[in-house]
Amino acid sequence: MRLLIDVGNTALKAALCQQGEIKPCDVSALPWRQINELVYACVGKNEQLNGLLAQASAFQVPCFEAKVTKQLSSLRCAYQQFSNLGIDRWLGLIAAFQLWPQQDCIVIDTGTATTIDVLTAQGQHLGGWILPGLDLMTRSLTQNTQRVFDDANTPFANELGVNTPNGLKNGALVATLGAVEQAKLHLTNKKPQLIFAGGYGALLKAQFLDAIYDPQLVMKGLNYWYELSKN
Ligand SMILES: CC(C)(COP(=O)(O)O)[C@@H](O)C(=O)NCCC(=O)O
Ligand SMILES: [K+]
Repeated sequence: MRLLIDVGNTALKAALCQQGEIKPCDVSALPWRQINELVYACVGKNEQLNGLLAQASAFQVPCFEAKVTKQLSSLRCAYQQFSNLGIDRWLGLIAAFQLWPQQDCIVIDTGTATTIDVLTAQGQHLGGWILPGLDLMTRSLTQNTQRVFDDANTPFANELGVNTPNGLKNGALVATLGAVEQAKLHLTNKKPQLIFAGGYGALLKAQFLDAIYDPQLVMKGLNYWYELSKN
């Protein structure tokens, strides 16, 4: 059994992979005796991760950290300084490349930040953007203005705002949707596969026809990274 760990800036996510099946798991009750290896990706410092790595060594479980490379199989990174690309973005690209081969894809991962990455059918990462996540956008305004306030019960909607919480939340949503539309302009194919992941992935996916929401996208990418890198 393989333990997969994805450490973002907000949350540590864990999953167990067995016969190719990836299932989210709770790190407080891990079946260490059945775990053969621990594969992890880390964009932020995380004490919890250090604890897990210590437990892994106590159980003699080998640990492997995913890193961005210039190329992996025929997937090529857009960044000259490829090590500066967020590993979660690279893993999302690896998953898209493996799951939607020979297709133009746009990968949108909505976590602390929202990242948007454009991938051609030939496996060339064209680059992308980093936006504040939806909560970061709304919090940055409520915390830095006198009169803009939020309301936890107000949903994000793709509509004009007719009160302050509407204007705030819908503004964050449409700004993010607009960035996805802009990303499409960088592909000749006008119907790329849109793939959403992360905290607000389902909400964003619902705004587009034929889009995919895969909450395990980064975990799948982490697993593919290990499979492709170990050979
Ligand atoms: C943009 C990110 C913080 C997103 O991470 P997350 O929202 O998952 O915490 C992460 O991809 C990152 O640290 N990127 C490094 C800069 C770059 O990708 O160019
Ligand atoms: K993330």
